[in-house]
Amino acid sequence: MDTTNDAERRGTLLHAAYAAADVREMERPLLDDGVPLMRMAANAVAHTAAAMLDDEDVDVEDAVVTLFAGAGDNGGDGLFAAAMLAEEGAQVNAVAVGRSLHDEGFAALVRAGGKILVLDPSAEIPGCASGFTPGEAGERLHAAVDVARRSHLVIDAMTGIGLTGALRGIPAAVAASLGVPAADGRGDLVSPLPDRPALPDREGDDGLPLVLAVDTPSGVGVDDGSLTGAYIPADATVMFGAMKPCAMLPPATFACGRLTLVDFGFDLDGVEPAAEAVDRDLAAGAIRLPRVDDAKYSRGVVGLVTGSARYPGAAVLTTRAAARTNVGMVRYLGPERAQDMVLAALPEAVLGKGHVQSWVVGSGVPDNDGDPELRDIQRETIAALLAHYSTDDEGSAAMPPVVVDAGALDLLPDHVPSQVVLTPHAGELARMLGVSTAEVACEPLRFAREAQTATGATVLLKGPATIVVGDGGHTFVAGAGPAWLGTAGAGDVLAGLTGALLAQTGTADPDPELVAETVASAAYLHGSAAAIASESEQRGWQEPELFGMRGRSRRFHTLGHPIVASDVIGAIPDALADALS
Ligand SMILES: NC(=O)C1=CN([C@@H]2O[C@H](COP(=O)(O)OP(=O)(O)OC[C@H]3O[C@@H](n4cnc5c(N)ncnc54)[C@H](O)[C@@H]3O)[C@@H](O)[C@H]2O)[C@@H](O)CC1
Repeated sequence: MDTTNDAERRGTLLHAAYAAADVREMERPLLDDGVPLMRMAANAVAHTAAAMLDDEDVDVEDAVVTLFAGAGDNGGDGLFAAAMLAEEGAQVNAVAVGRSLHDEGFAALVRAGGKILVLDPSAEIPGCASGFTPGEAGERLHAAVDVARRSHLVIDAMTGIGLTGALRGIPAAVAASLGVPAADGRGDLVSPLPDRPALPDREGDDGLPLVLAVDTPSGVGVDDGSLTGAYIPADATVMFGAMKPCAMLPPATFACGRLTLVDFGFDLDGVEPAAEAVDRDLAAGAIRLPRVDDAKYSRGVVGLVTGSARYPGAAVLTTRAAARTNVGMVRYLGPERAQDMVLAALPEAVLGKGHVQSWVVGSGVPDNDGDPELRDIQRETIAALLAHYSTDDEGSAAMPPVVVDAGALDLLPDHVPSQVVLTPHAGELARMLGVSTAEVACEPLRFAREAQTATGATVLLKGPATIVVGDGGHTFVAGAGPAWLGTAGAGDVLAGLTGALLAQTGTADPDPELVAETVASAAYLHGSAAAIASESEQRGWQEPELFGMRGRSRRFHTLGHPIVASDVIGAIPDALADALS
């Protein structure tokens, strides 16, 4: 990414996430120059820990802190940070989960008066017991978890970007006891996340301790945001150098808690991010400003084949949402009852076929429900339209963008160009790929990418933070919406809004990257409209704070109130205005 000035650098740091391997590459020249990165990292962790204790009205000198330290540099960061807290008077218990500890960090903590408990019988840590029986190892594990639960703060420095696969061995056992067990140990729960309300403060006791994660929460999929193994959910994470994908991608982003990013001064120029978060600027770029000589046709026309006799409301929601999203006209095709309802709710709608710059199909249209013989007029219309998008069809590249939602997903030709946009939720994506909804919930990026690769379409996977994967795997996250947005019809609104933004790009055979950006912008504006409608400051994804910079506090104060999908439509113009302001 280009970062020619400070504002651009800041924008990139706050909205781009980089693969662990790229982070290591960016660290190298600084380490070669002797920049004390570990001390800088530890300093930020200690400061954040003190601030968290302060929030709980606990003075550092009265605090009991438990550190879980792995054998790698992540453990080193934690040991130095814990030493700083011990020097300030905190009572620090360090739990070594590996066979060794970072030498200098260990020495610093011992000097500062920290106590060390070893869990691995084969550990070789100077001055610490080892060679104990498996029975005693189990007792030590229980004791460590017990001490942690009774601490004011737990610092999780078991693994950072050096984690390979899911946690194994002692770190896995610690995470399973203290945090959340592996996916296969969670029974038939679909979500890998703890059952906590999306509230500003830690209200209510969910049995989890207050946790500060060092660089990444231990056990999260650093590069793909997955949560398949045991992990420790954090209330706050201090991340070093640059955001890793787990900070941005669901579900791992929700295991990070509040994010603080420490700018090490990496040279970000020319390094491709693994994922980008949509911000106002990107969203503003997807909104076509009216020209003095504009007329309804030049501003974009959206055609919708949505709603059905069974779900006529979806026709109303999609058409109204599209009409509110800065287009010149919406055309509606559907059964008579739905037509009547659309006209009653939106007299501006035009019924029947005609030229369009984008299509929206499938919202509120029944799927085949396991019956391939099902006959439905909407499905037949959609199937005939989608047949033109098959890459076997010579004209497919010149077809206008189409949003394929809900009941139309099973009508998709085998392979399509990237201006075909699929908008499944986790359950629909699971059905498309023949996996379970729980699997998609634990590894949404993996399955969104699989769907993109398999079909060629741009894939928008709906969720509290929405993932968009475009041609070539280009990945965006949009998380402007509060949890109040999970309400019937919200997906219909998103489909209409997305179709309308795509109509504004205006060209057949559009640049695949532009399609992905536009679609991600639609998800952002949808969330932003919901935030406005619900008057909530809670977000599906919130940018990190930069360590040492005075910024707007990440804490949200206004919880807001419930909304219905129609409220979101009402707020779309304000969301557009907000992006453009
Ligand atoms: N490179 C640097 O100089 C800097 C690195 N920093 C820290 O160093 C971390 C990376 O350090 P490392 O490369 O040593 O790696 P980590 O410390 O993240 O992880 C390595 C440790 O995790 C264990 N481990 C790996 N996979 C596991 C699994 N599946 N189950 C259980 N244990 C597992 C390994 O046995 C090893 O003990 C960063 O995340 C960051 O915290 C910071 O100090 C800043 C500077």
